[in-house]
Amino acid sequence: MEFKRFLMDGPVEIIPRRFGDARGYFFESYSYRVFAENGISTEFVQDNQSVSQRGVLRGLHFQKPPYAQAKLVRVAAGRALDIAVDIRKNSPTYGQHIACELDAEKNNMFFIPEGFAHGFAALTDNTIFMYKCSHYYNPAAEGGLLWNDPALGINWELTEPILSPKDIILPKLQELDSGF
Ligand SMILES: Cc1cn([C@H]2C[C@H](O)[C@@H](COP(=O)(O)OP(=O)(O)O[C@H]3O[C@H](C)C(=O)[C@H](O)[C@H]3O)O2)c(=O)[nH]c1=O
Repeated sequence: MEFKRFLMDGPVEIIPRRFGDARGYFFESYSYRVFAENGISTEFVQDNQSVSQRGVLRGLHFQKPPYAQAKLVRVAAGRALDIAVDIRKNSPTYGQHIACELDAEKNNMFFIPEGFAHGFAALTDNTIFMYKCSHYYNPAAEGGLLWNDPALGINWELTEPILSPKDIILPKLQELDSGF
């Protein structure tokens, strides 16, 4: 596995080693030991999966402390543009984002630490999005950030995304009270 860190204590792209043969291929999608040896000792407690058609945008979401979630995300089918926004008030990169294109053909993964709002745009139909979370779902602790807040400057590669009613009315960065 190759680990590419974007920021100190920030998101990390992980590219697993793939073993191909005449039948197809195999790769380890997660190993606590290998991740801990590479500085990610997060313990995950919940796995999620969503399926989206091309043009769906889910996010930007987070859970407030003490229910904050670190996430390890990947796509099992399709491609997605994944975005992590730094919402740690005292961070020198507050409000900045890291983008990572997830591709089921590359099997790449993206680790998003606590303190980052997370979202993705599905770039293909039948994008199967799978992710591990470090805290259980707690709807009372849910927070969000408006996907197209000009202050974030995110290029989602989509013109008219398909959003949930909840995501359309999320606050802008200047209104955010994230708790981080
Ligand atoms: C997140 C979650 C949701 N749900 C239920 C609640 C709703 O009835 C339904 C759909 O939830 P929601 O519209 O919040 O799903 P997404 O918009 O895909 O939300 C996710 O999108 C972005 C990409 C994230 O990073 C978060 O993990 C998560 O917020 O699933 C659960 O039962 N458990 C859960 O952990």
